[in-house]
Amino acid sequence: MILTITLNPSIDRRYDVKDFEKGKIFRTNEYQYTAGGKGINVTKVINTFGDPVLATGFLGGRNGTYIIDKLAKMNIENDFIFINGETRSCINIASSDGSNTEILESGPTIDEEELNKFYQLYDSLLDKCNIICASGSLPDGLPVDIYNELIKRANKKEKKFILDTSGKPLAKGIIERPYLIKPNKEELSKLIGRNINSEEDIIRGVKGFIENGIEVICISLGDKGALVFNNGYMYRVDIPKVEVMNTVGSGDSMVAGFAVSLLRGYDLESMLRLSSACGTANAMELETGKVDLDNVDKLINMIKIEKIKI
Ligand SMILES: Nc1ncnc2c1ncn2[C@@H]1O[C@H](COP(=O)(O)OP(=O)(O)O)[C@@H](O)[C@H]1O
Ligand SMILES: O=P(O)(O)OC[C@H]1O[C@](O)(COP(=O)(O)O)[C@@H](O)[C@@H]1O
Repeated sequence: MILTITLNPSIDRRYDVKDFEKGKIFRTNEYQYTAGGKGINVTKVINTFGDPVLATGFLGGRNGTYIIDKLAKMNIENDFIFINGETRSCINIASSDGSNTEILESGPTIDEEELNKFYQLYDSLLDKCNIICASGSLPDGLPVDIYNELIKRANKKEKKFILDTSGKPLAKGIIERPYLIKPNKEELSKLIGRNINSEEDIIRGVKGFIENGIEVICISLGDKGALVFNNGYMYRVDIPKVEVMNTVGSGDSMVAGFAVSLLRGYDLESMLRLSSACGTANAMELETGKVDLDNVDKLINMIKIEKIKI
């Protein structure tokens, strides 16, 4: 079983707007609301593969109930802490030029009692799950090193932990050595406090994390694929060109591919094929956090991987 953690879920509201420009009024009847936030997107993609998944985190208010209803409709098992605050919404304006403009609410405030309840729940869920996957930003009220604490507890029980977050929560989290991290280029740049302009910059940037003992480090590069570091090698993952509909959720879909691969015990190269295919398959869909399994199958065979000793 895979446990996904979404501490700051959201209703993702996508508006399809022709020729979007700032400062103008647009009317559209093409929009979609989905249960989202990074970890919930991961959950939906894992569920599409039919692999066992359980979603946890914090939900509250009418938005929280909306998300629970959506998960129930997809038959997704979940166990969230219900909070006094209201779960956030995130807006994605998808324009006809292929761009995505995102407005991400910061989310509700979690109080100490709610946090303690979550820790208790987490400890009990850990016993049921082999792979733990935590994604996204933190709502107010949570300690900035919460991922650090969650990884420590998972490592004690020898569970593999995937961490996909950014900024301080990522910087703190990696101290406890999650099994796998997946920052994109901007997130890596922020983490190391340096600009990244070349592959060499990326190799130099991840060196410290490799030495620290993080098993798999995936730097995702959007339409340029990914660079992945494991066991003394760098894997350059090249992806095919596709017709892009909406890239929001591609990182989450990639993470879902990693989680499924770890659960199934795939070797590294198969894992990189599946996870990259998931990211690209998501970009081919209008809906955020959705992959078509036929597309994934086709893409898996089109991905090229180069293995380089570092
Ligand atoms: N425009 C795109 N075309 C094809 N595949 C994409 C595109 N954008 C993302 N992907 C796929 O999704 C993966 C993750 O995307 P990326 O944008 O790097 O992550 P994030 O959403 O976390 O910023 C990429 O490595 C790639 O496989
Ligand atoms: O938790 P955060 O970092 O605020 O991000 C939330 C947003 O990230 C997304 O999950 C998309 O993330 P990716 O495009 O990186 O996969 C949206 O669905 C969501 O609204």
